[in-house]
Amino acid sequence: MFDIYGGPVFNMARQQFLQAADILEIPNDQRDRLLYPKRAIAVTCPIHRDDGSTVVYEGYRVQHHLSLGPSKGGVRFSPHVDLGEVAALSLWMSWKCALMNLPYGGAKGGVRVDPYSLSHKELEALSRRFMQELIPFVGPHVDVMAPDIGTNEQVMAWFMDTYSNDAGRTVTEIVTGKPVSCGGTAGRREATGRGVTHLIFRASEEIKLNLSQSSAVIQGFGNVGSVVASELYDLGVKILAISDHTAAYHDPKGLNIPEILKYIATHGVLKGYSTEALIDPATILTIKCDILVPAAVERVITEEIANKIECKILAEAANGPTTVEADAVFAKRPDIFIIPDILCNSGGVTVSYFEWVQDLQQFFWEEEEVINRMTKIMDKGFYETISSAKQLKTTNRMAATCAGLRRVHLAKQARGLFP
Ligand SMILES: NC(=O)C1=CN([C@@H]2O[C@H](COP(=O)(O)OP(=O)(O)OC[C@H]3O[C@@H](n4cnc5c(N)ncnc54)[C@H](OP(=O)(O)O)[C@@H]3O)[C@@H](O)[C@H]2O)C=CC1
Ligand SMILES: O=C(O)CCC(=O)C(=O)O
Repeated sequence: MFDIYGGPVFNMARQQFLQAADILEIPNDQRDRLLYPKRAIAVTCPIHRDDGSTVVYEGYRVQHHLSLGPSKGGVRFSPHVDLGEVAALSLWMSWKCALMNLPYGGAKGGVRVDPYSLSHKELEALSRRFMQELIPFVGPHVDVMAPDIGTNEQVMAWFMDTYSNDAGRTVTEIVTGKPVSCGGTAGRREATGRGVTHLIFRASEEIKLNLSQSSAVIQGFGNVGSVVASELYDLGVKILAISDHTAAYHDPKGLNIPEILKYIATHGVLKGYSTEALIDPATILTIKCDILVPAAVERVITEEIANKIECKILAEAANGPTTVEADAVFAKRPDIFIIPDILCNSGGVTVSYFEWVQDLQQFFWEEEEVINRMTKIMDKGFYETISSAKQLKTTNRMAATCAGLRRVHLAKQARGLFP
């Protein structure tokens, strides 16, 4: 059924869903409606390149469900985007929003493009065209986009401006993750990484790990990974290794994160920062450390890598970094405390929710209020997850997925979808 949602990433999200549905004993005839997206929109985005040629990019927006409110989720610009990946990410958004009790269904979008291959002008044209194509299908009470891999505050500002030009008035609440200068909230840019760090702190309390004497390895040094690195560094954690798609560095004495952040600010990528600390990026996830943070892409922790990982806390900042086969290995490794993705990186969408609320009310909060409210919501999700994992005798991932799925199921049931 629904063969259009193919590929390994959707398959993985489907398997996780089925495991959770089994735990919750959801009847078979109710599963397809919970699993398959409400709608998937495919668009073609033609732009004029600077050299005068025309090129057409494929784009997607998948809205998984609208049972709890508008759908919500980021848009990624990446050469690896396909419909199956975007659909899988929309499912994870649904469980994430419901786990955190946010009034949203899940959605995700993507354009199959290498954003580094575009000039600033071309990137603006592509961003505007993608939003233009989606105007009939989105809205502040229908579907609200946000940043993800390869997109940022500037892209969100172009999305908002394009939608607003069509509406004939400024509609800040159409996207989140915008610059503060045009309706963004204080603290959204840092929110995902900040939330990851907060839950690493909570996990360290659970396993009695002294953070100021611990070490970390971080894969991915973008919006999320760089903030986690900087926050952990400030807490006294020794950052042993980092990577992006251009380079990976390892220094057993600890990397100088403030210096690397300055390098990134001028060079954009890690390549060229150091020659002595360079390592093979394929080895980064198996470096012995206390805290391992995958903050890049899906499916990087395979069964083989899971067997070799030597960490105490696995903080899944990325969406879907751990395959189902790797999870089976971790189920037999209680030595590793896993903070599953839908919980670990939920600070981003939580603060996006705050941005949407502020835009709807045109009443803006101080950053301190944003952070306090975010950590309160994340703490609730964290403690609910670990106590329900114990109660259900399952993993933290299954406990978190079950909590999200249960809320979506209950909403659909109450609204009359299921008898
Ligand atoms: N932004 C947000 O608010 C949220 C993001 N997430 C998730 O966090 C993850 C990171 O997103 P974000 O930081 O926003 O994205 P960015 O585009 O800002 O950064 C992605 C980072 O990952 C690196 N990367 C990409 N592929 C690889 C690879 N194969 N090996 C090593 N590094 C790689 C990129 O390197 P390079 O720059 O060289 O391409 C970049 O450093 C994603 O899984 C995303 O879905 C989850 C919740 C919210
Ligand atoms: O901020 C948002 O709305 C969504 C962020 C996102 O894409 C994610 O949590 O994976």
